Amino acid sequence: MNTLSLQQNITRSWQVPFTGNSNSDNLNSIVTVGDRNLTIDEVVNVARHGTQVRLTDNVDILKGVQASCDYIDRAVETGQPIYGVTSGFGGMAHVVISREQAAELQTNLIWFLKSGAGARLPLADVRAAMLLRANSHLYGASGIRLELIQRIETFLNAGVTPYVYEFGSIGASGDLVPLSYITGALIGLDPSFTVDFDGREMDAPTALCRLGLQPLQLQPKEGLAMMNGTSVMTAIAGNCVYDARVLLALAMGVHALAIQGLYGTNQSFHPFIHKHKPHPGQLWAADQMFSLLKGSYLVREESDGKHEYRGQELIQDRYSLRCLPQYMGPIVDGISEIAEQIELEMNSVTDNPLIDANKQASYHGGNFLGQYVGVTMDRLRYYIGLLAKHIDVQIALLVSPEFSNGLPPSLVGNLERKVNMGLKGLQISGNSIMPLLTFYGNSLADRFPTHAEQFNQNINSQGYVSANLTRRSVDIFQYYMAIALMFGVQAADLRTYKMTGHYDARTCLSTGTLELYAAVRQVVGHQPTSLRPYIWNDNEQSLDEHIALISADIAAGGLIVQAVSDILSSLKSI
Ligand SMILES: N[C@@H](Cc1cccc(F)c1)C(=O)O
Repeated sequence: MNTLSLQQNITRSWQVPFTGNSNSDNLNSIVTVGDRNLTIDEVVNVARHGTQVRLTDNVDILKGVQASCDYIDRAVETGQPIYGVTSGFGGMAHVVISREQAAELQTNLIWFLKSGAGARLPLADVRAAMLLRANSHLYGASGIRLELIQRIETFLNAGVTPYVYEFGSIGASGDLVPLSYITGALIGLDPSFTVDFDGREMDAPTALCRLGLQPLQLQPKEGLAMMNGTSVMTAIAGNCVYDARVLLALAMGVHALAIQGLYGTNQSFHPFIHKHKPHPGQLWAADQMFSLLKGSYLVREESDGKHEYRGQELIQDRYSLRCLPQYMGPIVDGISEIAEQIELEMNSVTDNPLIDANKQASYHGGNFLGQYVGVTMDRLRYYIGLLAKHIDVQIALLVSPEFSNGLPPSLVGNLERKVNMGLKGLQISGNSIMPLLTFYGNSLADRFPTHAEQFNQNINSQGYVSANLTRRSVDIFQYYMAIALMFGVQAADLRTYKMTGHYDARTCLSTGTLELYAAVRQVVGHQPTSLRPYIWNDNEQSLDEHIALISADIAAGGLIVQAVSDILSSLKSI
C-alpha cells in the first residue's frame, strides 16, 4: 500500500462517497417507512448499503399526513396565531406573519439558516438523517405534504445526497442549520445547495432536473417541519451505536485472543461467580468469554473449580483478565441502554408545533431538544475510552516477559536476529491513540450554556457536536482495534510455539476465536504457517499497512467483523 492509499484510509469516514447497492444482501430488501418502528440496523442498511426505501401506503397514515396539512391551511386562512406558521421564529415569535407572507416565511427560514461551517458530513450520516426525517413526518403531526416526504424517498433511492456541514447545530431547536441544507436541496431552492449524485458533485436544481422533478415552493409550516428536528444528530448517533457494538464485539474477541496468548484461566468466567452478581452486562461478558475460550489448548482449563500453584506466577490471573466481566458489564449494559434510547429517538416526532388533526389543535413544545442524543453520545465516547483503556493494559501485559507467562519481550518473533525489537512501535502507536479516546470520553452536554437566539434557545443539548465527536472516536477506535488484533494474533502464535514447538495457532486456538484469527491473517495477506509467527523479522512487513488494511476491513464490515457476528447478534439481544 502506498502513502496515498494510507492517506485515503485515514480520511475515509468523512469523505467516503455513497457506494449504492454494494451489499448484495440488501439488493432485494426494502425498508418500509411510516407504519412501524425503524431499527438501527435498518437505518444503517439504508445509509451505507443502499437498501431501498418505500413510504407506507397505509391509507390511514397518509390521510393523517394530509389532515395535518389541511389543519395548517385552515389556520393560515383564518389567521390563527400559531408559532412559526403565522408568527416569526424563536426569539422573534411575537412578530405577526400575514397569510400573504406565510409561504415566504418558510423559504426565508432556509436562507438565514444556511450558515454551516467545516468539513462535509459523511454521506451515510446524511442519508440516515433523511430517512429519519421522513419517518418523523409520517406520524402526521407535522403539517408537511406527502409530496415533500416522497422527495426524500426519491433522493434516497437514487443515491442523491445533499452536502451538510459539521458545524452549525447546538442541538436545541434540533439541527436547524444542517437540515436547512437538506431542505434547500430537496426543493432545489438555489444552485448554492449542492449534492452528491451517485458519486458526482452537482447543484441541487440540476440534480432535480435529472430526477425529473421541478423545484418546489414550500407551504406554510413545511420549512419549520423539515428543519426543526433531531434527525441529523440521531442519524449520526445511530451509525455510531452500530459501529460501537461491532467494536465491543471485537473487543471481546481481542480479549479472548490475549487471554490465550497469556495462557490465562477460564475459571474467572465460571457461571457460579457471576450468578452471585447478576448484572445483565456482567453475565453476558462472562458467558461470552467462557464460550469464546472453549476448546482452546492455550488456556488453563480450571472450570472444575480446582487450581494449581504456578511456580513463580501468581495463582490467579491479574485483574484485566480475572475481572473482565465485572469491568465490561457496565459498558455492555450502558451501550444497550444507549441503543434503546437512540432507537426511540429515531421513531419520534421532533418538530414544533405538533398538530393533532383529530382534535383540531396544535401544541407548542420542544421535542427538538436533542438531550437524549447529547447525553447518550457523551456516554458512548466514555465507554469507548474505557474499552480502549482495558485493551491497552492487556497489550502491556503481553509485551512484558515479567507478566506474560513466558512470551518473548515485545513479542519478538525471531529472537536470533538481535536487532529485532518486535511490536514496540506498534504498542507505542496504540499508546498514542488510547489517551485520546479516554479524553474524548469527556462530556459536552453539560457545558457551555449558549444563550442562543435572543435567549429563546437558552438551554441546549450540543447533541449534534457530541454525535460528530463520537463518530471521530469510533473512527479512531477502529485503528486502535486493528493494532490490538495484531497483538492478539502474534501472541497466539507465540503461545502456540511455547506449547507445541510450531507456530500455527489454528491448531490450538478455541473454536470461538479461530475465525477472527484467520480473518486478520487473510486481510493482511499473511497466511498462518507452522514455520513462523505472524511477525518474524521487523523488516519483513510494514506494520502501518497492516493497521490500514485491518481498520478498513472493520469500517467496511468485512471479514473481521463477520468473524464476530455471533457475539454481535447476542449483544443485540441483551
Ligand atoms: N422553532 C424554535 C426556534 C427556531 C426555529 C427556527 C429558527 C429559529 F431561529 C428559531 C422554537 O420553537 O422556539
